[in-house]
Amino acid sequence: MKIALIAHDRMKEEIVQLALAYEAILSEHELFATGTTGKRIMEATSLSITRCLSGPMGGDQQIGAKIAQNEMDLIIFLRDPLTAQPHEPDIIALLRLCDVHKIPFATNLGTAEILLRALERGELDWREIIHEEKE
Ligand SMILES: O=C(CO)COP(=O)(O)O
Repeated sequence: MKIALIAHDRMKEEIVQLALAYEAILSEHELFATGTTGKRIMEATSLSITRCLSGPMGGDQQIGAKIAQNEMDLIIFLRDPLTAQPHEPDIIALLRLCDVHKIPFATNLGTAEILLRALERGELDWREIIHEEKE
């Protein structure tokens, strides 16, 4: 599965802790992240991550493009609900594309943990069927 990990600045520590706690599960998948989030996670874990641009520089849009091309299966995006972001339109666009393409999307730690446990149990395997259908 292709998984994107994204966190706003005030949520970076949370996503690092999440990645550490679920490192064994995450290591079995292909990981992507926006620039700084990916850097922070790679510094704290032994996970290998393909880094896109930083969010404000277009990283959310790069992840969005992968969703549109059926190249992303799960998004964990720990958004900061209390700070305005200069690239808010990009963030909304990413959310919208997840809804268009029915991609599981977690915006907080509670949901992120549920999705990662579901992933471990194979409950997201239906994504493989979608891949086969679109080939
Ligand atoms: O801004 C972001 C998502 O909208 C995250 O970008 P960084 O991971 O580069 O901080």
